[in-house]
Amino acid sequence: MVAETGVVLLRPWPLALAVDHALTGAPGDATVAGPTAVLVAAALAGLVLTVLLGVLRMGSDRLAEGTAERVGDDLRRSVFERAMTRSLRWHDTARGGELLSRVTTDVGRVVDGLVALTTTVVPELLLLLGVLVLIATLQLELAAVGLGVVPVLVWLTLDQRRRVRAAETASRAAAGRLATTTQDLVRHVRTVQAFGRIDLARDAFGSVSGSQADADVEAIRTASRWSPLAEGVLAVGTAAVLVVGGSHVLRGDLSVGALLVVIAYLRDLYGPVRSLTRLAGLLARADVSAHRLGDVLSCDDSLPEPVPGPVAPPVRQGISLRGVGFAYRPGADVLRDLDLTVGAGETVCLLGPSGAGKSTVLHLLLRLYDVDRGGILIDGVDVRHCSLASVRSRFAFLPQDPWLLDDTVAANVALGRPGAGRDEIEAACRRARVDEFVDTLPLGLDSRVGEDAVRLSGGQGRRVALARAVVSQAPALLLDEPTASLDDRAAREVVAALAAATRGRAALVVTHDHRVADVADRVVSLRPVRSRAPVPRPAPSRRDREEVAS
Ligand SMILES: Nc1ncnc2c1ncn2[C@@H]1O[C@H](COP(=O)(O)OP(=O)(O)OP(=O)(O)O)[C@@H](O)[C@H]1O
Repeated sequence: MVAETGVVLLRPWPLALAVDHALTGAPGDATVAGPTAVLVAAALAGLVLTVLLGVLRMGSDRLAEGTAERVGDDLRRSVFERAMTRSLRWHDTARGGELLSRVTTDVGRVVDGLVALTTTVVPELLLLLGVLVLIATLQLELAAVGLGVVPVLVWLTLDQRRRVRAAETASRAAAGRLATTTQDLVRHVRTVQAFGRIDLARDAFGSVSGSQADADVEAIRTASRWSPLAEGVLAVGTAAVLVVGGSHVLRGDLSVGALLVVIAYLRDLYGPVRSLTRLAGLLARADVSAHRLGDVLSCDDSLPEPVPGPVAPPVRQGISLRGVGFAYRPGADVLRDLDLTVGAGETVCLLGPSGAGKSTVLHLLLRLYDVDRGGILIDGVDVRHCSLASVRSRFAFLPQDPWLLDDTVAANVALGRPGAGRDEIEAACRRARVDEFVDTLPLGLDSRVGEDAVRLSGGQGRRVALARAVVSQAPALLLDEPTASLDDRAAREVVAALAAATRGRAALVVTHDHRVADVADRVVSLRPVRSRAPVPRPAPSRRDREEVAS
């Protein structure tokens, strides 16, 4: 870019040479070779400089844009990784579409800003400096006249930047809402169609799309206001130089060639000023986006863990909750003074009405959230004193809504244990009764399940997720409604599979299904914190029962 700027500064000189020494100079004036040779030399020099400039621009553009794209890639990865490790309390308040819009559009805008900064701002500033020095050496008075307009332009630019920032902030927020709504509607297209509420979806989408368009139009309007004003100011500067410079030429104290060079330099000078001020809008946009990315990157609200973190015990005695209190929102306790123990090798079934906090207990055991009061212990050691990864590695988890990758059945099962062999996957599939339907799939275990497991029934998806928990060698199992959405026969089979899957492990099974309770060693009922009504008695079971007030 420095070389490029040098060539731009040299460019007007062949013209000055031709005008002063071949066209307007006195015959024989300082030229040894004659006017024609000077003209040819000037033309050739102009040609060489132009070609050189083209090559240098190509190189610098490639380098800058390639680098900016790599920076964009790094930035995207960092934002994504940070979002993946941020606390669930943050995710509970954040919106998926908003994050998507930050990872895609905002990173793109920062990349655009970086490209503009490196390919335009830096060379243009260099050029500006070079031109200023050269004009001042040629004719100080002309330089002063030409530069008189620059302070006005600087003031206009700063004012413009402030306005563009405000408009862009509103536009990016609208884009986040649009992404969130689109993602939500597309994800639930089945429900929209089933209820015949395309009109509702259209209205919801139309409203956020319209707000986005309004915010964008306002941002464009704000950005475009600057252009005519700035052009007018620049034209005044050029006209003033022409008049003052022309009078110097008429008086004979400036050559025509020198005046042409000054005017060419002024054009070169105004070019950067013009593009710098135009870029103010683009840079303001990039700045707004950089702040939005900073929101995700800078805040450190991850769960605290000791560094280096001691490894969690191997669940030889069991896991327990001691006097646990927890609320998702301050003042709205979900669990209060909860005591619960699952011994090693014991299967405990957690029953309770909807909303009592059963899934929350599992989330706390996995340390997806930290308890507000009390503690969670593995073999008597508080999980907060162990590394997060080691705590989670002690558990295999089957969530209520198991997440299946858009990959093969085998790959989904293998997610339970990196490096699981084919025979182990097949064995886990047999124990979770996946083998009963997998043969009906076109490629058996190697069939893809589709996005959101659309090619599997709800029950089949749950069995694949159960096989994933089975293949894991974690000493403790946490199962959230393992028989939900299964028909009677499939549910009985899964219950049978559960008995095999939980053998020898500490297992906590959340369920409403009393058949699951039958395979448990102990059944615990959880009462909702605010419920004063008696808890409906669970169906009789051969196992011991206890009731805990959460
Ligand atoms: N992420 C969250 N943010 C705020 N409140 C939440 C969140 N998750 C759950 N809750 C609330 O916490 C309470 C307990 O929820 P939880 O899912 O643990 O109940 P549950 O006993 O598992 O219910 P179900 O049997 O219906 O699955 C509910 O009142 C629920 O509204």
